[in-house]
Amino acid sequence: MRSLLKGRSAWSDRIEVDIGDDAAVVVPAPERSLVMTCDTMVETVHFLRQTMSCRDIGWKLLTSNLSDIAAMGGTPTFALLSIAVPFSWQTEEIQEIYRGLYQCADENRVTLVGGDTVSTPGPLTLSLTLLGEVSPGNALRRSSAKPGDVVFVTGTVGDSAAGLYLLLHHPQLKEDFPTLVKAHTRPAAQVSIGKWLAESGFNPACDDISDGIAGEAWEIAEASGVKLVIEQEKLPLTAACKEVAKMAEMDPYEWAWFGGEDYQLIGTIRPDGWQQLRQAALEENILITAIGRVEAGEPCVEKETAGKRMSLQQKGYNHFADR
Ligand SMILES: Nc1ncnc2c1ncn2[C@@H]1O[C@H](COP(=O)(O)OP(=O)(O)OP(=O)(O)O)[C@@H](O)[C@H]1O
Ligand SMILES: Cc1ncc(C[n+]2csc(CCOP(=O)(O)O)c2C)c(N)n1
Ligand SMILES: [Mg+2]
Ligand SMILES: [Mg+2]
Ligand SMILES: [Mg+2]
Repeated sequence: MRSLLKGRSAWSDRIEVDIGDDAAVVVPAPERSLVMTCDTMVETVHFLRQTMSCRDIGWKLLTSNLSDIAAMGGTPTFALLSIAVPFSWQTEEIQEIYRGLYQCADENRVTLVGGDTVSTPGPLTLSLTLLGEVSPGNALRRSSAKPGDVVFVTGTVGDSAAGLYLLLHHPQLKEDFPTLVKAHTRPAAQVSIGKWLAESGFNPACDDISDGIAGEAWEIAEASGVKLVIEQEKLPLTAACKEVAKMAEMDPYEWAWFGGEDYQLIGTIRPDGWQQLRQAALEENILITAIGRVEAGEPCVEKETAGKRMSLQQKGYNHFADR
């Protein structure tokens, strides 16, 4: 299994000691702050064999971490992968997970510098630690939202939950909705928009959407001590998501608000900053949508629909909901 790690292209010339010793050693970039994050994927919780291929698992594990670096405005650099493998998984399957991970790493100029490999009587468990860097003082926080800010979201929301629904309940329709399946199995993190936000000078607030836009909006509201008002009709939903929701007799907005795993960014920025952000996203061909505004008041999130305002449920994906 360890032979998988040999002969990889390094995206950095700052690696002093590579994979193979007791730990990796890298030279810190001068005048840069270090960003550090860790996210885990567990078979049955985050994927089933029927929902994700081995390559998808590796790809999505790195994306979920890249998304947190993006939400901080960082540039990803080095990764460490810890993997606990049950005996029911074949070496070739683990190799495929690495292939997916390396594909995503190469697209994002990330170098795997180490990790750990163990056996387990439990389900396949993968935990990735990702490092990144940002200009000192420029990291994006959840606590920077101010009254008068525009609330924005990148990309579309709800597609991953719609894709998961298809994979679980109507796998025979996979080919009919490739964008939804891809949103669930091969999501891409919004690293370049995160970097733009951090260097913009506007001190925007930012969070990435792993547990659902409702939960992340609440996190910004509470961290910043402000009220976020989001217009439901402005949420960017795809026609494919709406079509599958109709078939499932589901409300597509439920998937958008509470589904999660979109790995888009939600943030807030001053109105003049919003104009510049919109232009920057347009130039990079990235969809970005203004979905609401920040008001002074008790920390909360309100949803506005057909001109009526109501409190938005503070819920998202919760690993311990049944405890
Ligand atoms: N077990 C833990 N020990 C120490 N810090 C933790 C632990 N779990 C989470 N954190 C820290 O808490 C903060 C929020 O983590 P959390 O995992 O909730 O956010 P996230 O990664 O954005 O969301 P998600 O895990 O749903 O993708 C981060 O700073 C994270 O490093
Ligand atoms: C088989 C299967 N069932 C359910 C889900 C949905 N799901 C699992 S974890 C999670 C939140 C993000 O994870 P985390 O909070 O750990 O970052 C979501 C929305 C799935 N992907 N696969
Ligand atoms: Mg996390
Ligand atoms: Mg996050
Ligand atoms: Mg979560």
